[in-house]
Amino acid sequence: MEATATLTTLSSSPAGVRSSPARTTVASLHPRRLPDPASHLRGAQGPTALRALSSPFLGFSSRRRRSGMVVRAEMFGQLTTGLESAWNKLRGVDRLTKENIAEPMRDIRRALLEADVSVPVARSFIESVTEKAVGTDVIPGVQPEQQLVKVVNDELVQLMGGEVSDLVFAKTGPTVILLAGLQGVGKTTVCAKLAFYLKKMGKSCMLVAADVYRPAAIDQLAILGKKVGVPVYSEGTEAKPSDIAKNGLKEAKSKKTDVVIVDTAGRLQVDKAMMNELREVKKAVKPTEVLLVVDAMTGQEAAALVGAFNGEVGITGAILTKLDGDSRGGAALSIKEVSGKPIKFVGRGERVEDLEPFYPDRMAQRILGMGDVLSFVEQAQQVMRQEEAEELQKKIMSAKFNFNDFLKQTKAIAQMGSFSRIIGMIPGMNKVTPAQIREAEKNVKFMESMINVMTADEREKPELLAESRERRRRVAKDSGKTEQQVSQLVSQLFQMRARMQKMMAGMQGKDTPDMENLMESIKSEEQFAAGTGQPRRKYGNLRRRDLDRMRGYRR
Ligand SMILES: Nc1nc2c(ncn2[C@@H]2O[C@H](COP(=O)(O)OP(=O)(O)OP(=O)(O)O)[C@@H](O)[C@H]2O)c(=O)[nH]1
Repeated sequence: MEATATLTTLSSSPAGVRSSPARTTVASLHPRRLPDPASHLRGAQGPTALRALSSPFLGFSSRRRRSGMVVRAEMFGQLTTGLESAWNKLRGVDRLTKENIAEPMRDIRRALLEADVSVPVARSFIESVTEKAVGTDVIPGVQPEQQLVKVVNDELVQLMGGEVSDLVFAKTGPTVILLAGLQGVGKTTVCAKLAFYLKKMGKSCMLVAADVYRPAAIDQLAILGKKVGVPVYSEGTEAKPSDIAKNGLKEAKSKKTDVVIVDTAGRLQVDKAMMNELREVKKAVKPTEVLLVVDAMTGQEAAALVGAFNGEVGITGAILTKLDGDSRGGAALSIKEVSGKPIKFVGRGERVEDLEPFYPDRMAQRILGMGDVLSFVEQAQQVMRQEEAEELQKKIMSAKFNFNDFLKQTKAIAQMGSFSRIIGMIPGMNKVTPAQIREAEKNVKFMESMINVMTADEREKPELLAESRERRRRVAKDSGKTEQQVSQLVSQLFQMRARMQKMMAGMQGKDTPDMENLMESIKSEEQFAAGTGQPRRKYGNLRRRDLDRMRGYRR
């Protein structure tokens, strides 16, 4: 058996009971095999889900043996191998620290440089991965090396531009795509590939042969045009490229063609004449897209070239060809970072159908070859968020809600507006508006400053503050707030506890809670705590009623 990971199964375990570890393969971590996160809210599998995810080290090497599960892009083979050695160095650590990731980071840096990524790009990549990895919260059930895989993946996606960069089409008249590039990079082939791609999208196309220096290029375009079934406009080798382009566009307009693709001359190197000619063609047809075709085999040079062309003529993006070759991937990784321009398409072969939009996320996954680990970490993050929310809800209900929870919750509000989700989980209380969430977010800093100066004991047991004026005074002094504001914060916490308990009692049929009033008072307390309004009542000290409740004299 290929068992490489141990995972405590939960599906058959009663909530809260850990079943005996069952050996399973990494395949078990496929999202479909993970507990449905929403089931926590329905109380099905409950908080055991995360424990279920607590697997020891997942043997990354196993993926190689499992056929069909991981598609490794050969082009990135070396880079992938270099990264693997980084993960392997983290075996057995409990969390990612600056110290323990130093060595793996060196491996990643080396792997990037070997893939022909430029030194500055590799350096800034390492810096941001280090920063994010060290600051990452430990997710129960997820191994530190898996978390690092996720961080590296996310940073790779960002490095390559984040989002897919779609072709832009003209609002009226034909869309003009001007293609430029050095000789032999695959520009003429790209003309046909693009036409084929656009035809599949239902757009009519015309190719314009403006490469007048190489007669064979015109013939090649004519043949390719015929192959993909699109007309090719040409005036031979005597006319000026800018005139050919202008006339071609006129013809396309008269035929109501959707897209005109202009093939321009390639040179052996960037020269003044080439740039001038491109500028002229650009001026003549005002293209919607100016795409520079670059060869992936040229690595970081391709990235520098995109930058240079952009500086000289202004381009909208790049098309990276020959990704099927044995290039090392440096171009794909560096173009956006070096030039600021996105890769819009990649060519993966000589056939007209071998062109596809560039998806940074898919490319990153190809590089890492770890789609399974990534979706596992994402699922675990999701489960953790759900569990935290559920845990917090329980605390509120059981009147154990303390300042630590309060702080955690207010921070969560700032991050994701989860207050609405918690409230939303309670029947009849799903009316939190985005404006209320924004208001709550504004309060975070204000409350945090007071909670931050409380002692660990005070945070755990808000009663200490409720009973001691001295403590409240100290918190006020240390946080730069008034004693009254501290009292109000303490009072607010107890009011919240009491209301939740009352509501729970109501839900159990002892009383009928007034949901509207509850929402109103929570809202006004939030405003009040932000120091934006007048206090509703005068508090020299906490109210008797709150103290009684806290001590259990009142319900
Ligand atoms: N393997 C592979 N070969 C490609 C790809 N794109 C183009 N080629 C090949 O690269 C060679 C050059 O392609 P062309 O389209 O003629 O290049 P060009 O940039 O138009 O060249 P010039 O007209 O000389 O400027 C041809 O043999 C193509 O078949 C690709 O994505 N993968």
